[in-house]
Amino acid sequence: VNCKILKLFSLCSQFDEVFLTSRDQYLKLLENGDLLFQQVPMVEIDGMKLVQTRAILNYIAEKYNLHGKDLKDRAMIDMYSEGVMDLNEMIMMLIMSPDPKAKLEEIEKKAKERYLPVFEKALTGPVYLVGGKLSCADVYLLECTLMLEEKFAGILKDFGNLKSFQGRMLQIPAVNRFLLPGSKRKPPPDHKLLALAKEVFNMKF
Ligand SMILES: N[C@@H](CCC(=O)N[C@@H](CS)C(=O)NCC(=O)O)C(=O)O
Repeated sequence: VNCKILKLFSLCSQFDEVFLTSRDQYLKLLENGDLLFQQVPMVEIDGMKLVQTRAILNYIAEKYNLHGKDLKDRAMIDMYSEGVMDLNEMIMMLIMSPDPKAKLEEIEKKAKERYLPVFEKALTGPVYLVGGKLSCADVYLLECTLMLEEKFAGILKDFGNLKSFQGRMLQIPAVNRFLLPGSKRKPPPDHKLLALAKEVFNMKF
């Protein structure tokens, strides 16, 4: 989820990232009243402290004209975005699964049979998913294809339009910079990160 915000931001403007590494840091944010629902991510922008991932993403997308030219384009962009996010979330949550192998198989099947065919079809001809121009849905989709390839090498081999789309997106200079080693892009969550999150948020599971 966070990665999406980072990617969208990277595309749009310069930003500084603060990554929580201790419970004290989190408690300080709470003390300052910075977190509306006592949760992160939080983005400081235009004099606001925005929380709730989708609210943050929508604000950035609107601000930088990545949310379609009219209401109908926006509805399509939102549908594609939500589909991508459902798939992304499954991958992100893999680390919490009691049976990661079975979960991985389920994700691969759903990706190949439910999600990727939709995007493959949408990209037959058009360069971008909606309205002939770059939108936030394209950015989320690119990220999703990269995450999928990290887990399932060669998964795009039967999805030629998606592979070409990925190639085109990677040529956008800001996207390209974001994917270079040493950028703000995060590796997939691992058990170390999970342990840190439990400590920072005092989670019991
Ligand atoms: N609906 C929120 C969920 C955010 C969320 O669950 N944040 C977690 C960290 S990833 C958190 O702050 N947990 C602390 C808590 O809930 O006490 C969003 O989309 O931003």
